[in-house]
Amino acid sequence: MAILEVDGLRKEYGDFPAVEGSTFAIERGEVFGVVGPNGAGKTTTLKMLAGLVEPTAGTAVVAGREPGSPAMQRRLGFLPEESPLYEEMTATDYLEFFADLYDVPGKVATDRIADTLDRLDLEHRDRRIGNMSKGMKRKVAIARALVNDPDVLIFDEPASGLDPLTTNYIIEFTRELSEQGKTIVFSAHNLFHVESICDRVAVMNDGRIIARGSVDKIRDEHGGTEYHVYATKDGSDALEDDQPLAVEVTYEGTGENENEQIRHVVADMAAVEAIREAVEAEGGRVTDIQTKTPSLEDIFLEIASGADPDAERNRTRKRDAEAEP
Ligand SMILES: Nc1ncnc2c1ncn2[C@@H]1O[C@H](COP(=O)(O)OP(=O)(O)OP(=O)(O)O)[C@@H](O)[C@H]1O
Repeated sequence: MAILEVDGLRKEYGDFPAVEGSTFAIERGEVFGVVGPNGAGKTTTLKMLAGLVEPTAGTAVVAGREPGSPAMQRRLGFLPEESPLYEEMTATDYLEFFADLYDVPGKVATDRIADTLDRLDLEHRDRRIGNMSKGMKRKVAIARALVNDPDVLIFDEPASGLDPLTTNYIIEFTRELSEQGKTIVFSAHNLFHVESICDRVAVMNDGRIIARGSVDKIRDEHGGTEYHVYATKDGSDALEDDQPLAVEVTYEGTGENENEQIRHVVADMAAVEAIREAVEAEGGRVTDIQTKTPSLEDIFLEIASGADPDAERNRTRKRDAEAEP
């Protein structure tokens, strides 16, 4: 059953629509990524889920409760994009202060905070927060989001602006939280991280969700895996109705050693085989076959730029359909 349900969620600032009617559901234990360029509406969406921004229209239900209600707040951990911390306090004092606000009993709070900071590998816990590095401060902010042991975590850009080592640490830590059964919604610019830990993603652009689902599903819908077949002859005539996505002449080597190669870009292994047979029937040979799987980043750039990456493939599929009796 979904632990988080969003239906037609919309936010207007004046007459500017920052989020234009988002609908999605997140299952318990899922890691759900919200990705998109600057200004896409990610933070506004997450803040509506956390009850910090009132929607103009639509509904959100988190852990069976309305965002912002005290019962929901007890089950939620929110990490804002920029988290002002109390600079004069030490990390431990600061986290104990927040645990107290959530009525976490003293001994439970002390053990939980120590355990979280151990797992986050935070050193110098008694250093004044104002004197901590950016990465250390981010770890303290993450520990604050966990102080009430919530089931649902909403992390806005958890690793933004951190060095690669700290970023990896935080991404791994997020994965561990998910393995412990927490439901995690997080936004990110770095699509590699999203791809590496998310079960599903919503891709946002200009306030709208423009793609949604598992990274594999989005990949299938927006291009899928391509096979690049390099051969000494053009075998594309063999495909007839199932045309290749592209046929190009390429060259390898230089001068007298330069070889002309025909690169056939096709969508499935059956087409690879058909090309191979056609090339060999012409007395040529296949010299290389490469598999190209687009990354979430490639797909995102195509969707967000408004290009229609499906155009070629749709044409091929349409031809297939027309060819059927
Ligand atoms: N309080 C506000 N008043 C007016 N406009 C706002 C407000 N908050 C956000 N916006 C606008 O709404 C749009 C979406 O902003 P939002 O912060 O949700 O985007 P984002 O995807 O999180 O961007 P970023 O990746 O840069 O953090 C932007 O055009 C932003 O300027």
